[in-house]
Amino acid sequence: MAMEVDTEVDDFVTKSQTFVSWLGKSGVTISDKIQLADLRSKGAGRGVVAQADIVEDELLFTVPRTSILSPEISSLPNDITSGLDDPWLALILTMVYEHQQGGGSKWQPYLDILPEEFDTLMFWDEDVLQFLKGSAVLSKIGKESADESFTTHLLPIIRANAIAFKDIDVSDSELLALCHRMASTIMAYAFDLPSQDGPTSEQEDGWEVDSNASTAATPKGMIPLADLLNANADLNNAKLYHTPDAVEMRSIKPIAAGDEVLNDYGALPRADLLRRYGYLTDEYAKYDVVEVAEDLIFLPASKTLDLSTTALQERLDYLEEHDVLDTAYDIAHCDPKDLSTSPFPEELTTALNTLALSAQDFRTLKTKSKLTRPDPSEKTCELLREMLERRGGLYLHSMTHLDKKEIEDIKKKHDYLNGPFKRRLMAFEVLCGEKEVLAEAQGWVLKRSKQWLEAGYNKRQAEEKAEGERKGKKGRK
Ligand SMILES: C[S@@+](CC[C@H](N)C(=O)[O-])C[C@H]1O[C@@H](n2cnc3c(N)ncnc32)[C@H](O)[C@@H]1O
Repeated sequence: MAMEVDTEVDDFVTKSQTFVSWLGKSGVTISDKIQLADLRSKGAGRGVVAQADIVEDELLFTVPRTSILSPEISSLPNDITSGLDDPWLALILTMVYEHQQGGGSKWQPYLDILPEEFDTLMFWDEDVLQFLKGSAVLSKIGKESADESFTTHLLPIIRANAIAFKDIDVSDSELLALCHRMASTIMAYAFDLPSQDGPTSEQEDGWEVDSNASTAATPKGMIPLADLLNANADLNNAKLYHTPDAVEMRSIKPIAAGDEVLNDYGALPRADLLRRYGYLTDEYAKYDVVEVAEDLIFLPASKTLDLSTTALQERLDYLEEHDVLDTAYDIAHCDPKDLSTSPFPEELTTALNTLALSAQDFRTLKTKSKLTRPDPSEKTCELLREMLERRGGLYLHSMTHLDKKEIEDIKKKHDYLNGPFKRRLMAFEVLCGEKEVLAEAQGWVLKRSKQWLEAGYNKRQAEEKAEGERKGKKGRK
């Protein structure tokens, strides 16, 4: 596998070439139909590109298990990591250790191509983060808790094992910064590793890592080359499979020569993509959501409905018993003209429908131990409308949003990929996406409310007609 070089040789290219020859020496076998590519011109760093047409289920490369950078394979003595039962912390410590070994680390050419700087939210200054005001992602960055966790669990181990960590001669804050760098690398690059117990009987040939099965306790490792695949929403065309001794990257659909080989990072809203990976593409816009916290929902709804605190609590307890309550709910994209696809999760509409019931109807529901249907009632539509209004008010710039063309023009004008406004523009896109979700949900509620009004009108008309006919019959007698 040669590195595709179409620019003058620079440090980036030299490191890529050294990495590719290291892969060969490390037992990584690579199809000659793919190549590591320099994708800096499109703001995507390194990536893997097809050099020839690839059919479905073709083996693209194999990485032996011994080349995976993990606490298990690293030469970091086991007794140093044994006290850490969190796989993330164990891998961060292992990465710091291997980084400290310099040329003595068997992964040095690999470590050399990993990023030192990130566009992930963890590294944004407070004043730039403010451009995301209103998005729930701001509460998920977790810088303080990471600082505390590294300071409590990792720094003492590194200090206590000075020889193993090559007498690391830096201040605590520099060491903390190194831990953050490794943590962010892991967040964007690491894979879940299957347990060494092997695949279950019906999965003999190798098993795929099910990202949905990932938990905080799942062992993690850095898989050279596999982690150089970029991703673009559902355009993924390759997938990683584990066998007892190696991992294999295989195509999952035909890939034409010249196309990028893409992995799957998940159906992430752009706010989360920015938080974990530090980049955006339009293809992820369809996954954007607006998260609404419970405190914007139930208490304000009870006020609109004139429910007493006791009545509200009784209904929330009932909903809790039936597993309907959550601390926050995601509103998703919808077609405001099509009422068959609701932007609201069923749990939310069920909960609001329950709050909106009369005391008598709630008692009946409770006696039957049932839940209401998730289709929002007329009253619930009003509650949803008010909730959306409150949620929209949390954003930086009220509810207005720009259309796609205006965003494209701003991106062009400000050199989106390299300019100083890159992060602000990304924040801007995230907020525009979330506001679009809100605007669609508002349109949907409006249409549903109109439908209720029409249904009420038609019902009244029918009742009046029936009444008229009844009176007419009486008069004729
Ligand atoms: C697993 S790494 C992929 C390899 C990476 N491009 C590199 O040069 O090291 C994930 C990172 O690649 C970048 N990336 C992945 N997919 C991308 C895309 N479609 N567009 C731009 N950047 C992308 C992001 O910086 C992300 O954090």
